Amino acid sequence: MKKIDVKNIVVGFGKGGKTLAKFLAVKGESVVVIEQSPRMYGGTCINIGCIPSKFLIVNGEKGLKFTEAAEKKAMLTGNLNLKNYHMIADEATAEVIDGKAKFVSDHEIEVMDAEGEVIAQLIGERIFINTGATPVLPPIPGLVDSRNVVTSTELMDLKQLPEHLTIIGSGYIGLEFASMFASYGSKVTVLDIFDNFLPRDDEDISKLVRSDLESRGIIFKLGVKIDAITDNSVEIINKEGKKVSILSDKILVATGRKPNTAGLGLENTNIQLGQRGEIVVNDKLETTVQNVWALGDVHGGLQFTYTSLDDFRIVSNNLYGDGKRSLSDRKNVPTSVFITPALSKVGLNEKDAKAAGIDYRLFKLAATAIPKSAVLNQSKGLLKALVDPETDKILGITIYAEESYETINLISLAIEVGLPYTLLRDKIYTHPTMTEALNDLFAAKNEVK
Ligand SMILES: Cc1cc2nc3c(=O)[nH]c(=O)nc-3n(C[C@H](O)[C@H](O)[C@H](O)COP(=O)(O)OP(=O)(O)OC[C@H]3O[C@@H](n4cnc5c(N)ncnc54)[C@H](O)[C@@H]3O)c2cc1C
Ligand SMILES: NC(=O)c1ccc[n+]([C@@H]2O[C@H](COP(=O)([O-])OP(=O)(O)OC[C@H]3O[C@@H](n4cnc5c(N)ncnc54)[C@H](O)[C@@H]3O)[C@@H](O)[C@H]2O)c1
Repeated sequence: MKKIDVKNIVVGFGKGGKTLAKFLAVKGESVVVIEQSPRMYGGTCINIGCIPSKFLIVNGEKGLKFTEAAEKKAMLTGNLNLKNYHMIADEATAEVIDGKAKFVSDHEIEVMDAEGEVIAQLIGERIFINTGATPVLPPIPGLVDSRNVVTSTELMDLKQLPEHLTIIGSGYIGLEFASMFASYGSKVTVLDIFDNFLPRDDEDISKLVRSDLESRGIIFKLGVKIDAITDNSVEIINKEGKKVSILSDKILVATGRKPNTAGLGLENTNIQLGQRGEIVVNDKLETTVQNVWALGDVHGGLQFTYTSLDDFRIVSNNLYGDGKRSLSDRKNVPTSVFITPALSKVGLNEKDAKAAGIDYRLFKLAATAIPKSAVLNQSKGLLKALVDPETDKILGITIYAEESYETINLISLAIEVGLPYTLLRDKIYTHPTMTEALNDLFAAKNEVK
């Protein structure tokens, strides 16, 4: 058995951890990355998350057959996985160890193989926990026994397109997969315990998103109780109290993802956990044990690849930079739900501003007014921006339109540096692009008084 004394241990090959491992190895420091599954070199995003799901979404819209797209997706993730492995393993001072890590004390870790046999013992001067999140499986009778219940990981690995796909959960994964599988031709039904669709969005936006998804054949049954699941159906009690059976050949559970700390042996350490099993960290991502940090989904904040990457920036800045970065200076994080068209947001919407009693000017533009919408053959959508009446600075924007996942990054920057909306209104943009909609959105005629 290997016994290793090392300066840096990264537990989990996620976004923040792998970027940090590379950074430390390039500095010539010894680094060991422990990853429980060779399929996961490079973490969730490239293997089972963002990249494969967006590849399938884009190719579904292009009209590719599901089986063909799934094959190409497997090739893409295989290549990325290998590239990520070599990015770390080829560094002279770095090593990747295959196996499941378990803490035995604050700075000691055992690595077990698939049979539970201990294959390595490590002592790390610094330890970085980057074990991600796992799907929450709600306690619905029959859910764990049904042969057709899947998570997003298994659904993307299917060889055959499901005819009737039922999705439990109308959050990020639920909506993106509903949109994706509707494009490939599945009959999709989305269920949620809450009646309130896209509860954090303004009502005009959420109504529009829902009716656009419905116009593509997606059925929503919201505010329902899921009574039981069998191999080929989901039994619900609808809002009227009636029992309804939904025929399903695959059932996707998309009811959230929880910090992945089970089995990590944290009970053998002084690393504190919060109520949802998340690792408690301070503003600099330090855990309650000195020289042990947590990065990414596992510390219970926002669950995005780009926030995990920003966790790397915080940790590396505090180790080797000016020490000024922290979680609390992370503001105006943009988000995109990759439905068709995409729903992107940064800063405040009307709902947030009203709740906080913040005064605002409102600008609104239908996506159909944007010339590029016609070029893309996708005129659905709505843009809404809030501006501070005193300073002219942008308070926030919601863009439900094609390519909003690109435009939103520009607005995020504008908010960050405090640009007045007039600058975006009067700027020269290339044509025809979705970004040039900002010329129109902020025009006086589009202010809602
Ligand atoms: C279907 C889907 C689509 C998504 N789409 C997007 C998107 O479009 N954009 C976006 O920004 N985010 C998206 N996300 C979320 C994003 O993937 C995650 O927030 C991000 O990957 C989390 O990265 P991380 O650094 O926390 O760790 P992860 O990348 O999750 O890596 C954790 C690693 O730790 C390993 N591990 C766990 N326990 C152990 C252990 N005990 N020992 C050894 N190894 C261990 C795991 O195998 C895994 O490889 C999506 C997620 C899913 C599931
Ligand atoms: N485009 C992106 O950036 C992207 C894409 C996919 C996933 N993600 C990340 O992954 C995370 C997890 O995604 P998710 O969709 O699983 O979670 P989510 O939190 O976005 O949505 C979960 C949904 O499940 C519903 N729900 C919970 N329990 C239920 C039950 N028992 N029965 C019916 N419905 C129930 C909730 O009301 C909610 O609508 C997201 O929060 C996001 O951070 C991001």
